[in-house]
Amino acid sequence: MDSFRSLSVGLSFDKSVHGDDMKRFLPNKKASASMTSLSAPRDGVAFDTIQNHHAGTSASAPQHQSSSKSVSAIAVPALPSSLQLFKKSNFGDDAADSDAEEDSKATRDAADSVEQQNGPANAPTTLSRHTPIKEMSRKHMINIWRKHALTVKGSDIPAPVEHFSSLVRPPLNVPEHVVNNLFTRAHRVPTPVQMQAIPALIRRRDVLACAPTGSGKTLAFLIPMFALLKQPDPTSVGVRALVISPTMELAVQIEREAFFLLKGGNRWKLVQHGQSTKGKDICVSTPGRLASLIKQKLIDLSMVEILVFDEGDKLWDDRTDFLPVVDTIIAACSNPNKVVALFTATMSERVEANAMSVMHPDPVRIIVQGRTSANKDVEQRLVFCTNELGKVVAVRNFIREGIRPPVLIFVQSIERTKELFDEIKCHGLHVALIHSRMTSDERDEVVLNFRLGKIWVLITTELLSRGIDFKGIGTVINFDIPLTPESYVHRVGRTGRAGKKGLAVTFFTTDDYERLAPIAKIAKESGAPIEDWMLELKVNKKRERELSSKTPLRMIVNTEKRIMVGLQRTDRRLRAAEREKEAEKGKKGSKKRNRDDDDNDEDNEDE
Ligand SMILES: Nc1ncnc2c1ncn2[C@@H]1O[C@H](COP(=O)(O)OP(=O)(O)OP(=O)(O)O)[C@@H](O)[C@H]1O
Repeated sequence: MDSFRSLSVGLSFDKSVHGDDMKRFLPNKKASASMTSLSAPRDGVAFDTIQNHHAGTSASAPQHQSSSKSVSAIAVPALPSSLQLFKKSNFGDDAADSDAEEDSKATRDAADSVEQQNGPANAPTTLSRHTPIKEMSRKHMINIWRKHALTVKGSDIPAPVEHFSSLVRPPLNVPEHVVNNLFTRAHRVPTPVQMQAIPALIRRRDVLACAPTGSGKTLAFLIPMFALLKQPDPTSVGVRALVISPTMELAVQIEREAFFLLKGGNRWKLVQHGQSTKGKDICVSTPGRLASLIKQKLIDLSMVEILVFDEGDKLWDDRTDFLPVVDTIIAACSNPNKVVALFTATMSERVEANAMSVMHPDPVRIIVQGRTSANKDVEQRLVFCTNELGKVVAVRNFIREGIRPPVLIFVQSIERTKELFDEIKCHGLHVALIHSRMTSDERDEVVLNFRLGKIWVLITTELLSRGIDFKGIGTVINFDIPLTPESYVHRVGRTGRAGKKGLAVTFFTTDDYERLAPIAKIAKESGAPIEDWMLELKVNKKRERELSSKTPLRMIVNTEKRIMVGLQRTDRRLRAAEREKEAEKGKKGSKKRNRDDDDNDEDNEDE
C-alpha cells in the first residue's frame, strides 16, 4: 500500500488539451455522495452482500450496523403514489415517448424523495392496471433484429422489448420500482441485448447471450431477475437468484447495480458472507467464494430459481480452473425448474456447447454483432515499437502529447505492473497499480479511488479486463499485447461504454508478430484502419492454442530494476566462473597428486 500513498503528487496534464476531461474530476458533491453510497448505506437503507464484507471498508460496517439491527435487509420505502411514474392507467410505448420530458422531471423528483424518506417498506405493487403488450408480428420482430444486428436462435422466441416503459405491462410485469429506477438514470430505450434477453428470461427461457462490451448485459439479467422473483421471500430456506462472476471486483459492481434497481421496492435481501442464506433473495459471488461457502455448508442453493453466469465464457472455458468449481455450484443448484443464463462479450462454439449441456433444451441464443467482435465505439490503434524500451518511450510520448484520462494500462503479469509503475510514476501522474495478489481491501481502495477520479492512470493485469464499468475511461493502453483475441476484445472494451467514444492503443514488437494477426482482424472488422501485412502474419491453429496459454518472456521495463537484475546476473556469472575455475584447479591438483602417488608406487615397486 505504500506505493499508493505516493500517488497524490501534482498533475502534469495540459489543461488546454484536457480541459473537458479535467472538469470531470473537479470535486463533485453528487458524484462523491453516490460513491460513498457504494460502501456506506444511505439513510434507512441497509444491505448486505456476500462480497461487501471486504468491499466495505471499515467506515461502512459500523454505520451499517447502527442503522439497522438485523443488518441484512434493504428497507427503502416505495414512492408515494403522487410521485409514481406509472400512475397512468394506460402507459403504452407511444405515451411514454411523448411524455419523455415530463417523466424525467417526475422521476428526478421521485428519486429525490426516495433519498429523503426512511419509512417502512410498502405493500406489494399491483401490476394489473397496465394494458398487456400487443402481440408482435414475426415480420416486425425480424425487422428489429436486423436493425440492431441481432442474431436470435431458438424456437418460439418471445418478442423483443423496444422501450423500458413496456416492461411493467403484462406479460412482462417487471416491478414498477425497477423501471422507475431505470428512468432516474435516463435509461429509456433498451440496448439490443436487453431488448431480447429480458423478455426471454422473464418467459423462463434459458439464455445464451453474446453482445459487445459496454452494451448493458448486467441490466439484461438483473431486470428479469426481479420480475422472476416477483417479491422478496423472507421464508425461503436459501437464496433464490445466484449470479456468478469471475472476479470479486465485478461481483461488487453487479451487486451495486442490483442495489440500484431494488431502491424503492420491498425488503429485498442480499446474502452477506458467512451469514445463513435463509430468507435471502439474491447472491452475487465468485466461484471460489461460493465453493468455499458450499463446502462449509454456509449457503443453500437448492432454492435457486435463476442462475446467471456473467462473463460466462471465462467460467465455462475448459482451459481455466473454473470449470470443476462451476460443476460443484451447478450440482448445488438442484432446482430442476431454474432458469439458467450465460452472458459474455466473446463466446466460442465450444463454450456455447459446454454451457448448453446444463441448460434446458432449446435455450434462446442471442448474438449481437458477432462472437468475438470489439466495440465499434472504440477507436483502435496497433502501434509498432521496436522493443520493450520502445514501449516505455511510446507511453511517455502518449502522456506528453496529451492522454485522455482516466487511462487503464494492461500488462501481462503482476511483476510488470510494478515495473511499469516504477518507470512512469516519476512523471507526476496520479498513477497506481492493481493486481490479484493485493488484499481485497487494497484492491477496493484502488478501484474506489479510480472511480472517484483520484487515480488518473491505473496499471493492471487481466484482473480488470472483464466486465468492470469505470465511467468515462478515455483510453486503454495494451502495453503488452493480449495473449488471446478474446482478452483483446474485453480489454479494449473498458472504454467506449454505453455509447461513449474511446481510444484503445495496443503496442507490439517484432516478438509479438505471431499474436498480431487475430487481433488485427478484430480491429479491422470493427472499423480500424489496419495495414494488410498485419493480417497476413498468420500462424496455424495449434500454434495459436500454444500461444494463448504461454506468457512471453520480456525484457524488464524498469530501468533501475533492469540494471539491478543485470548486475546480479553478472555477479552470478562471475561467481559461477570462479567456482568453475576453482573446480578446474582442484581437478588439476588431484590429477597431479594422483600422478605423484603413481610415481611413488612405481618407485616403491622399483625398490
Ligand atoms: N439501456 C441503457 N441505456 C443507457 N445506458 C445503459 C443501458 N443499459 C446499461 N447502460 C449503461 O451501460 C454501461 C455498461 O453496462 P454493463 O456494464 O452492463 O455492460 P456489459 O455489456 O456488461 O459490458 P462488459 O462486456 O464489459 O461486461 C453501464 O454504465 C450501464 O449503466
